[in-house]
Amino acid sequence: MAALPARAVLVDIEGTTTDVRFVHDTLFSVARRDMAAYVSAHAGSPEVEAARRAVARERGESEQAVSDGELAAALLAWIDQDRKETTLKALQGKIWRSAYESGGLRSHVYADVAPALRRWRDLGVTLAVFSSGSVEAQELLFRHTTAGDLTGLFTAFFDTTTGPKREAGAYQRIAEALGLQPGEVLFLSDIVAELDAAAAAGMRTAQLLRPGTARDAESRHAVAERFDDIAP
Ligand SMILES: CSCCC(=O)C(=O)COP(=O)(O)O
Ligand SMILES: [Mg+2]
Repeated sequence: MAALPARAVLVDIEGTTTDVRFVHDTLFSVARRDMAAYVSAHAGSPEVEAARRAVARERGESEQAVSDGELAAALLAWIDQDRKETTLKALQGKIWRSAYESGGLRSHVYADVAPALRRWRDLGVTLAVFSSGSVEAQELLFRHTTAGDLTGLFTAFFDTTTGPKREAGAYQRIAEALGLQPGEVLFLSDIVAELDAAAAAGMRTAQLLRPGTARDAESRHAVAERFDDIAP
């Protein structure tokens, strides 16, 4: 870890703050269950039409050729492939809102996360999130955790509208948005390719080895099993 303390910690969600199984088994299941109904009830909305354009573009067809049923089926296939497509992520956020707000859904956050975030915040460290999930989905997840509302701990939320997580440019833009040099930001993620991109932008990095994440012998990033093992 570098000698000077980091001024900001940027956290990934799936596999870092939150169990991968919660995202795949619970959140993605809700999205699968409700996608077709959402698409037909909100056809014409900016989010549904953006997804229709993305599906049509991929198929080399016009948007008019993609019916609501075909759109929903294509989006379900993207969920199964774990595609981090921005328009799919925006729709998932919309679908999850009602599951959280009227379906009683509560999100998983590892027990070490909230105490560490509070400790770092009290030391003056800026906290931010960078996930493939939309900003709406991120805020919902941290508002409705089993440990209570954690949204107030974070200064900023970033999604793939800032750039793909495996490209250095996204991390440069995030540092700029935080008003910091990349070297003043510590990025925490379970995915080595994301950490490589952050390091290429000049950020400090550490890989979370949560249950189910294997250590990569090729990786040169610092590793930690829990947030308690990290000193920003
Ligand atoms: C923001 S909650 C949903 C997470 C999600 O949809 C996802 O794809 C997880 O991506 P991450 O970048 O957090 O690994
Ligand atoms: Mg992750």
